[in-house]
Amino acid sequence: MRFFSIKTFCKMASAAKKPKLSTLASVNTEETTTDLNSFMQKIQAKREETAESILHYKFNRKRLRIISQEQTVSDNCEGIVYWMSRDSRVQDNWAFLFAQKLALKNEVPLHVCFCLISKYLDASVRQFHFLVKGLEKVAAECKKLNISFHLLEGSGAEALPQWVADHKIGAVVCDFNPLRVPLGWLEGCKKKLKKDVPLIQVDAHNIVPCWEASDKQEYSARTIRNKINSKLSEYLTDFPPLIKHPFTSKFEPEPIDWDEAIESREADKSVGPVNWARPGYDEAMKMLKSFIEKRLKIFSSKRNDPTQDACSNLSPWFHFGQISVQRVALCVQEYKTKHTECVNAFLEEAIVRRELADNFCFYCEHYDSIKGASNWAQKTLDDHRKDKRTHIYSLEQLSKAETHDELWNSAQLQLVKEGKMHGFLRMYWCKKILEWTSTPEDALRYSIYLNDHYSIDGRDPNGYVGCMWSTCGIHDQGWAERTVFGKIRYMNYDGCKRKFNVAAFVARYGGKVHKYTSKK
Ligand SMILES: Cc1cc2nc3c(=O)[nH]c(=O)nc-3n(C[C@H](O)[C@H](O)[C@H](O)COP(=O)(O)OP(=O)(O)OC[C@H]3O[C@@H](n4cnc5c(N)ncnc54)[C@H](O)[C@@H]3O)c2cc1C
Repeated sequence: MRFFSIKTFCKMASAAKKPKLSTLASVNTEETTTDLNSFMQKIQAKREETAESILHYKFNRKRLRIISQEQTVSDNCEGIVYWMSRDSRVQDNWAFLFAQKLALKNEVPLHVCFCLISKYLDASVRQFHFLVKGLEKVAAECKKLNISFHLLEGSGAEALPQWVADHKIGAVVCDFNPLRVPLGWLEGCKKKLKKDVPLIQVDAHNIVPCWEASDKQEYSARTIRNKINSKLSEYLTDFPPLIKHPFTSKFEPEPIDWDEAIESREADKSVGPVNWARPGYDEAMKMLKSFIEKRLKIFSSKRNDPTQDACSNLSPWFHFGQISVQRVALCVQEYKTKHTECVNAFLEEAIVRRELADNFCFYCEHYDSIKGASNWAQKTLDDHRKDKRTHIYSLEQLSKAETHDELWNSAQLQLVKEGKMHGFLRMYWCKKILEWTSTPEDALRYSIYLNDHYSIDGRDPNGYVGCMWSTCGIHDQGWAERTVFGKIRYMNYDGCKRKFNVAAFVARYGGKVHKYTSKK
């Protein structure tokens, strides 16, 4: 593989010619940009209709949980900080809004801190680029709103407590992430923060806060659906605006070199940014607008066909919280009368399925391990542990798309080149990894690695649940027993041929049939 600097990548990404075929890279949001501003202005008007500011809005306190012992903000504090992590956006962010509410009430400046770590799981430069360039836009927007943005080096547990003490901050408001590493930062921050500083977590990612949707690990979409849908009238509400903050910070934030912030990460530079998905709220809005105008109407009938352009393609921005799913749901549901089936199908995916994934990761500590599977699934995989595999591939062979199956290889190439694989093929791709590796443990490890390393939306509860669903039947039921899979649901090439034009997909991504050589 060739190695490029970030700057070269950015240039390459913007200079790349658009292919004629409807690949992800050709998802065209350009033609809608002329009236993008009016689309965004209408949304801002709705916020302003909802309330003048968060101070004039009854914040639903079920969206938050107080992590610290301390519950009150000290009278002589000099600011409030929003510790931004999973939700890197300014508007439509309940955590940011709650932080502003505290700052307005206490008549103090409002700050945002993002704590950037040098390495995160299997993330490559592709994901750090998307994150950091998105943050650059957040910082610019904050500046306009008289809110200081600080980029701290190190995790929230390492960098934040001292910064809070140094600047006499009265409260830390953070967003919510059910995954192990960010929960560790939260725990570390709680331990190191001064005892008189409240630490408050707000679920700014889910529409129904994860702890309100259910107090236990749910069995499947069937068991959580009604719990979520019955609470939407309470939580699927409009947002008030985050306003220009009236209290100015007494100190300036440290200047930030954004390119250097990307360059200095310990991340694979050979996996760089992609052309079709550019970071930031404005880019997310373009994608949303193009979805509503062009793709929503075919979402229910065509979303499982990888040769069609029917999906929202919003998952990169959802993952980094650069757009709020709640905002997207509000916009999409305006089309309920016109495209009822499509709107319902989209809300099922974006709300029920997505929030089910957060539920799983929040309540199951083994969310990325076979140990997290149900007993029946663990038993059936064990019963078939010694079954003869027709092919066994190494991680390297999989990574390079060198299997005997040109459809699988094409899906892998889509992932590597475009940073996102079509949702239907993600299932096929992952199930074949189970079929073609020595153990279910290897299969799960490889699929999570590949998904986390190449996919912009990887390292997400949806990704862990997707891999667990495919490999060990999470949120699924037992099926007719067969070799290797046992009772885990099986998928095959012929099934794909019945669903869509496999040859067209293969032609598009150029996956070749590779001669099988076992490299166990
Ligand atoms: C093996 C495997 C790995 C996956 N890895 C990821 C991942 O890393 N990140 C990720 O966001 N999704 C992942 N998914 C779930 C799903 O495939 C993607 O969310 C979807 O393809 C994203 O494309 P989109 O935004 O165009 O989705 P759309 O079809 O437009 O759906 C809108 C949104 O609904 C949510 N959604 C859709 N399908 C699912 C689902 N099955 N489970 C949970 N939420 C869903 C997503 O937030 C998505 O952005 C994975 C699924 C599998 C089977």
